[in-house]
Parts: sequence; C-alpha cells; structure tokens
Amino acid sequence: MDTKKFDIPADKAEALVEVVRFIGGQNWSPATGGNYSLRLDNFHCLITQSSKDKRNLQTSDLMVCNFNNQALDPTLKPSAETALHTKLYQLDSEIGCVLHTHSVPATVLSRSVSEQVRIHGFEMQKALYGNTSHTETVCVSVFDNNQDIPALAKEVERKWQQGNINQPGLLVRGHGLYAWGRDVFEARRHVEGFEFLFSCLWQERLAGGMLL
Ligand SMILES: CSC[C@@H](O)[C@@H](O)C(=O)COP(=O)(O)O
Ligand SMILES: [Zn+2]
Repeated sequence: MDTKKFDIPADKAEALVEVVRFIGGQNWSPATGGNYSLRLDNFHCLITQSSKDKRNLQTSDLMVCNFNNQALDPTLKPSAETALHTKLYQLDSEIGCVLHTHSVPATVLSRSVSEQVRIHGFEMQKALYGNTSHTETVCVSVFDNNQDIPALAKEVERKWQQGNINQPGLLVRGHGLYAWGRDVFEARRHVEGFEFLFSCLWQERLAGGMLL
C-alpha cells in the first residue's frame, strides 16, 4: 500500500473544484453522479471522493489515489470509478484531466446506438482536439455499462490499443460521458463540446430528423 503523504497543490485542487461546480451547475452531474480527476504525476491523481454533491464540491472532497487505485489516505473513499480514470492516465501520458458526466443527452443517446455515435456537419466538432472542420465525421465509442469498473477499464484499454478510441471522450451506455484533456481547461472544453453535440443530436432525433 502506497501511504506516502502527498501535499495537494492548492491551485490544482481549486481548478478541479471550479470545473466540477461549473459542470454541476449545468445539471450534467445530478444526484452525486459523475467523478472528476487531475493528474499529479506519473503515478498519482487527485480525484473526487465517492458520493459527494458535485454542485457544491469543496477542495476537502478531493483525495489522492495512485494508479493502482489505492487511496493515499486509507480513511477516505475514492470514487467508485477511479479505475477508469487511472486507466486513461496510464494509456496516455499526455492526459492531464478526466471528467465524467451524467447528462440526460449523453445518457439517452448512448442507449440509442450500438458501438458508436457518429457526429457530422457541426461547427462545434472543432471544440474537440484534432478536429478542424464540420465536414469530418467524429465517431465516439460506446461501451456497455458494467458495475465491474476494472473490467470496463480493461475493455477501454482493449479498444484503445486497437486504435478504436480516437476522440478525447467515450460514452458508457445508459450511464454517461468520460472526456479528457491535457489540462483542466482542455478537458472542460471537450465536455462542453460533447454535451452540446449530444444535445443537438438528441433534439434532432426528437424532431424526427435533421432540421435542415
Ligand atoms: C448516483 S449513481 C452514480 C454512480 O454509480 C457513479 O456512476 C458515479 O458517477 C459517481 O460515483 P462516485 O463513487 O461518487 O464517483
Ligand atoms: Zn458514473
């Protein structure tokens, strides 16, 4: 067990809390759903404790876990989905922040497709790293939900290694969005971009097709 004391950098904790409160204010993290983390180094992340109210998160609601999903302070209970965060940090050393939301559009859209959500024709696609035109097609991978989070993380690893995750986010069916970025700012832009795009797609579906 890694019980090393870790001094949490105040600026990082405050930046993470600020983005989580913003997300909570959008109603993308209701009923304690969602979890949020930030890389501290190549072995540790700062992550939300389990079952905290994300709309009014405090820096004291954060804790440090290592990439083996162990809490440095064993008296604190880390997010139930810590293993997905730590898997992403290990898959890509450039990932600096992982944000997991439970919005209505992401949840319903993920239940209406099989393996991916295809997004085409929206200017907002450019909010997602690597996308430069509405004429491209953004494919967001969808994973079946699983209460066994380490198993779900392994499935993410498998698809990642096959090259099948090429956007800064993925959906878990009937559950929500995981989005990431090199820092909190970029991860927030990705969450906002995805949530906007999912909302557009869902509203188009409700309207019975494209509104063009
Ligand atoms: C309110 S149910 C949501 C949880 O089961 C889970 O999916 C979630 O996102 C929050 O879990 P948490 O342990 O608080 O990080
Ligand atoms: Zn969740």
